[in-house]
Amino acid sequence: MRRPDNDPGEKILFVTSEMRDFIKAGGLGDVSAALPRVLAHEHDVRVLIPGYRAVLEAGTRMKKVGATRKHGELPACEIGELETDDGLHVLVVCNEVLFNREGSPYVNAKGIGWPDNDLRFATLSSVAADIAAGRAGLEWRPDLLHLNDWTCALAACFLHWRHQSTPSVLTIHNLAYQGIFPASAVSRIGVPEHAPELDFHGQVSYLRGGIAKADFLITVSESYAQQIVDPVHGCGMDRLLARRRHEGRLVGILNGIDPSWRPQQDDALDTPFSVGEWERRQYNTVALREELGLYPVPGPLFIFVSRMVHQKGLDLVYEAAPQIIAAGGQLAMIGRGDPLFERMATTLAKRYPGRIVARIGFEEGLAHRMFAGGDFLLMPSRYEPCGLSQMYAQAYGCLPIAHATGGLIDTIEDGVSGLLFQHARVSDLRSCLQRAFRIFAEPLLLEAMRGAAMLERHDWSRSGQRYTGIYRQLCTHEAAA
Ligand SMILES: Nc1ncnc2c1ncn2[C@@H]1O[C@H](COP(=O)(O)OP(=O)(O)O[C@H]2O[C@H](CO)[C@@H](O)[C@H](O)[C@H]2O)[C@@H](O)[C@H]1O
Repeated sequence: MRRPDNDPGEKILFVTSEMRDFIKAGGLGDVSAALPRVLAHEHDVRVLIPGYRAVLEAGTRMKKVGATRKHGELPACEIGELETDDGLHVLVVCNEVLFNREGSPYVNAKGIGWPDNDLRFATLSSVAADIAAGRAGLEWRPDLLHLNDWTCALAACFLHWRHQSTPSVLTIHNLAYQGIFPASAVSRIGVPEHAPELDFHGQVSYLRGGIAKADFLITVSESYAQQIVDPVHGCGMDRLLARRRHEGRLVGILNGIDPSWRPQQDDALDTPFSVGEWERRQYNTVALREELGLYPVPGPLFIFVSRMVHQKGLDLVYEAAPQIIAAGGQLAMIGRGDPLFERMATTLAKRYPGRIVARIGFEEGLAHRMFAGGDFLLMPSRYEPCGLSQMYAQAYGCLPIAHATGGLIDTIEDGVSGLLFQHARVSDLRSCLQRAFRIFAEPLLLEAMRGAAMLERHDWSRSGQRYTGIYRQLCTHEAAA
């Protein structure tokens, strides 16, 4: 990690509930792996993550560096520290009962939220505030907390309730996940009896608490930052968000993608390729068809790589799939999530063997090969705070077909680096599919668009600088206060 020689920069604690190095459920895992590494060029960054089994078993030696006390029903925790191969410091909140269990960070094997999620993520948040207060026995104390999503948003409230002055930034990766629990949770997590900042229609919302109390809010694209102050996309929090935006405390900063997404150098591919090496790219399409058991046909291969949840619009793909097949195309899907959407995908695959395939599961390597071999990525998301899959697809010359919403507007130029449709409804998707088939039939146009997509620069450098600017502003202000 490069830093100025004498100046380690502001000390930033980056708090997250997933990180691709250890465990990933979606886009937050990618961002939590990439952004701290970019920020470490300018700042002294530590990541704070729960000690899930996958973290404890990661094989990296962890040493115990601190501990926190019990708060209400929030249990005492040990703090471990480990260092990734490239030198990033990761602090781990260790508590056997809360975190050392098999499976996803958020849900059990049936896809239902862990029943003690209120305690688990209040504990993560409380430990972050303890570290900020210098009460965790660490030799290191952050100048600023960078929180991500509802799972640690409550840290901003703990700072407020405990009269701590450490500034906090909250990045909202997805406003629809709000950390909502019955009002009775308040007595379990040791917060003041009167905590109006958490109140959400008679229940408590950890995300709402963070939105109300963090010093600065960031969401992951400018278009989404504009959309969420509107009742249609505000998930019931639009008025509070509008107020924070009016105060100048809510901005959009587009996510980037990390340099491991390079088709010229990707261990998951048998045939790496660069812009213009379309024959080499075609080998990837042939190999992907073989790997997935799809017939070798001359038509385009559409892919869908996503969590299978309502947000991502798989039901629109389900409706439009017969049109893809009738026109000579094929469809490959990978994802997991809501059983309803998983069933839609498997039903299609059964109906069109050899033409449609569905993989239910999470396979990072296969996702890379799908971007490298697919012709078009389907992304009919109802809303999309930023979206990473479309940027990965572009980097691999697979053209995204997406609903014009949120970060998809900010990253896809219609007719140049992908295709956009205006409304998340099947008629709009169908028209866009017709455009895709026409483009596929014109190799020169297809190659020009592939080239344009691959040359899009979605790296983290500009966005990282904007985060740095915000950190400096908040830390300077705090130092002057
Ligand atoms: N079964 C599977 N196998 C392999 N890989 C899979 C997979 N299912 C999904 N992925 C991968 O997981 C990631 C998903 O990231 P997205 O940003 O597209 O969505 P997500 O909704 O999780 O993230 C939320 O947070 C991110 C980060 O801020 C925002 O970009 C986004 O809009 C917001 O909804 C991508 O890397 C995708 O390729």
